[in-house]
Amino acid sequence: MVPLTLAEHGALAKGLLPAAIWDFFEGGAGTEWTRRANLDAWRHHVLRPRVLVDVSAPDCGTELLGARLTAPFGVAPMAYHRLAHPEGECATARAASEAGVLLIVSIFASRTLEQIAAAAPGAPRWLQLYWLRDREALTMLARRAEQADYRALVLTVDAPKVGRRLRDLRNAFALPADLTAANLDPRLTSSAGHSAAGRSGIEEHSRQQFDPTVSWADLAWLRARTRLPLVLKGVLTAEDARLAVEHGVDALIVSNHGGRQLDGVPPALAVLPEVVDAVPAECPVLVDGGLRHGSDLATALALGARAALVGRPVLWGLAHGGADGARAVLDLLREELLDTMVLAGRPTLAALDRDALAPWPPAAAAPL
Ligand SMILES: Cc1cc2nc3c(=O)[nH]c(=O)nc-3n(C[C@H](O)[C@H](O)[C@H](O)COP(=O)(O)O)c2cc1C
Ligand SMILES: CC(C)CC(=O)C(=O)O
Repeated sequence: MVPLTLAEHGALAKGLLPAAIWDFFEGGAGTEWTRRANLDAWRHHVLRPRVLVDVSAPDCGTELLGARLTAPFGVAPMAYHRLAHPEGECATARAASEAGVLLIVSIFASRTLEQIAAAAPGAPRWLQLYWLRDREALTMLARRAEQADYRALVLTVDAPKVGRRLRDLRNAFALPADLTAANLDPRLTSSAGHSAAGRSGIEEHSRQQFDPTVSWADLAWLRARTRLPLVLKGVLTAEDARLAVEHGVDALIVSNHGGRQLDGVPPALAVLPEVVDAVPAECPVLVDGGLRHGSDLATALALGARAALVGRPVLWGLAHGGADGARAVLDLLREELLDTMVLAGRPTLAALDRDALAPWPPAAAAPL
């Protein structure tokens, strides 16, 4: 079966992956209300199509922090791609490069930063960091990222600890013995291979390594150690967006971590407009969580996102088809976006503005 939707890519992957790995990829925190809300959020908007517009040459190409992209999206940072495919992040990097979209590599990548860069020379990629207790390790990662031509550092700020993921607890999820965080000292993450009482292996090693004391004042420390732009991932309020700009952050990713951290927070899409309105136009705002169709991407752009990120569907493609599978997912999203732009009579990204959307269901008319 050639998958015609991202959901069909998911079905293929689910049929192939061990259940505990599928659950690690798919699961959220707590009741998974936020994970489900991410998927539903798109349905609270409908497109307002315009007609009799020349749509013969739709164009969704864009530029993001100086990088040219064929479409305004990228691959969200996700740990351990080798759980999906033996080539891991090297395959994902080839897929993103061939599709012409951004790749954000996780600090918990299962291939080295240098291997990933060599798999797709010249392609736009950023490195995501968690704030580790070991600042020397952070400094080294920032340096290696610069040397291997990563174009920005993304600091994920929604994870002072890992959320309580019940699927992983029930499965006593731990990494296979041959799989490690390839860019960190193996002693830092060795506990990911064991689940401890009441904690998954992932929760165990992050509990030991994440620094929960970090605060706004610490950003200056990181800035002083890199010339790369700094992006914050995991901002969900206008207050924090304003603080980020005051602290010199170059871009924001509105995200609830795919519903994997604090269960009960709103879908990122719902708070995107308040964040966009809180920051100057020069500060690009990205969004992720639950994006499963090119028309979702159109909705995110119309609400003011400069680009969006897609997470789990890329792992689905990777799991069933390696680099080709991941590429098929990314190409499908771009084709669906272009289709949406043509059929909505909005063939440029500029035409995908707030006017392109209406709330759904429509607000009830006021009684006379
Ligand atoms: C398996 C998996 C691993 C993830 N690992 C990371 C990570 O290492 N760093 C991070 O900032 N976010 C991580 N995320 C969150 C994603 O970057 C992203 O916010 C989320 O997956 C987007 O939602 P979507 O999967 O519904 O598209 C992970 C998500 C998944 C599914
Ligand atoms: C190793 C984990 C902490 C990676 C992550 O952020 C996630 O699984 O959501």
